[in-house]
Amino acid sequence: MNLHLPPQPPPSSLYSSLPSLFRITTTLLSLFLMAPSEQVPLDGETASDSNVTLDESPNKSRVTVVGSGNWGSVAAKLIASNTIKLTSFHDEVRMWVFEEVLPSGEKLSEVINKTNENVKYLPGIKLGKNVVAVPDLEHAVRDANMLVFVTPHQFMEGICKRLIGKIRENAEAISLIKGMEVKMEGPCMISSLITQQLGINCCVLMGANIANEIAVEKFSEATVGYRENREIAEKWVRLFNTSYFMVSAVQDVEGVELCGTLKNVVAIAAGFVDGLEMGNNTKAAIMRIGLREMKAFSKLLFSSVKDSTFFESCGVADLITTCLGGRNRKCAEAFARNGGKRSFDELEAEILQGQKLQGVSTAKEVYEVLSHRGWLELFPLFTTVHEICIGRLPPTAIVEYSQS
Ligand SMILES: NC(=O)c1ccc[n+]([C@@H]2O[C@H](COP(=O)([O-])OP(=O)(O)OC[C@H]3O[C@@H](n4cnc5c(N)ncnc54)[C@H](O)[C@@H]3O)[C@@H](O)[C@H]2O)c1
Ligand SMILES: O=P(O)(O)OC[C@H](O)CO
Repeated sequence: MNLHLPPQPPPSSLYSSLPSLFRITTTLLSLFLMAPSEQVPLDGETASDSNVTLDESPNKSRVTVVGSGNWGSVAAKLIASNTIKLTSFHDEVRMWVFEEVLPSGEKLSEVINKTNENVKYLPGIKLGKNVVAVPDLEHAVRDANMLVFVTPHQFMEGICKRLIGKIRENAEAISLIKGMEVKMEGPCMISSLITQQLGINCCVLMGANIANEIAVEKFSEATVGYRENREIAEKWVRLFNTSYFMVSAVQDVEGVELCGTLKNVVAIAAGFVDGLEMGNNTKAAIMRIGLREMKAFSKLLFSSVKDSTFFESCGVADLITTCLGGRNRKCAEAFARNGGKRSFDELEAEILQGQKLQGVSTAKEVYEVLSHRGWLELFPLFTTVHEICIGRLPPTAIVEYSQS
């Protein structure tokens, strides 16, 4: 296979010499894994401070989480565990809930506020008593000057339209959403959609972050991507960072967001390989080729994207975790096991019970960009994933293309 892609950088000796996770503390990990230029100081105010503040000073930041799915609920839990400890934030975290009626006849937002659990999208996990579920979007964002967007990407255009003129002028945003939109003028990342529609700055947070694992406080890392304002990035790091969720910041918003977005397409390919029972070597090959395509596609869209971003949590680490344990992988495995005879929509509804896949629609969006720009042949993996998803090719094509 000839991909005509740029040459790869040499492997980093830093990574090959890392001690085992099990032998070092998370503090040491931060020293080993982050280049000094990427470390974000916490200005003496860290989430390990034990003072619980109830002060309602107007100078404090108010946080609203827009979204309450699987990751949205975990994000609210993480943030709430910090706002209650850090003096620069109001304790309360509002979480916008796309309202639905549960089989019991109760409203989801009311059950969340009664039980402190998102019984549908994150059952069994207490969110923190300072998380308040709010079904009215306008009311949820009204007083916030820090907005955390975390919904499936396909709903964001509609949400942004509803928020025009409803948010505070000085608000800052961060997107945890892995996906993109394709418009007439070309691809539009979700952080750009937020900035364009709402007129506010938007950072991103991506990483190897399977929500259910972070919910039970298993150690993981994440990457904040920012454009220019490092102080804002530091504030987001303070808001998210905990002893089990280690966040660093890089000045490469497009690179970080494209990593999070494109890995979902590779995860679909990895799921096909699993469904066909092709084994670990094949899956590793798919991941390697996928990473190359992620990097090449990102750099063709934005020449500013940095090589080093692919070695952060948002890059290779997210690719690995999602190809091993993510929802995209799981549904694609079922699709291939059924020989492509059951649709992704059907499998998503059955397997995910209301949670949403991002990889299938992202594969379509990427394909649109590739075909519009005449790049299809440069990206055989991305192209083949979409053609399998829409039934134009059988699942076995995922390896056949690479042997031709
Ligand atoms: N779940 C994870 O492990 C994880 C981890 C990292 C990043 N992400 C990313 O975070 C984003 C959100 O994922 P999630 O896991 O929180 O969501 P999810 O997959 O659990 O999606 C369900 C959410 O979508 C909402 N919803 C359904 N229909 C809607 C509509 N018409 N309008 C608005 N909302 C609607 C539901 O109420 C629910 O809150 C995605 O881009 C995903 O890729 C997810
Ligand atoms: O479950 P997935 O496939 O949506 O992936 C979840 C996260 O993005 C992993 O970091």
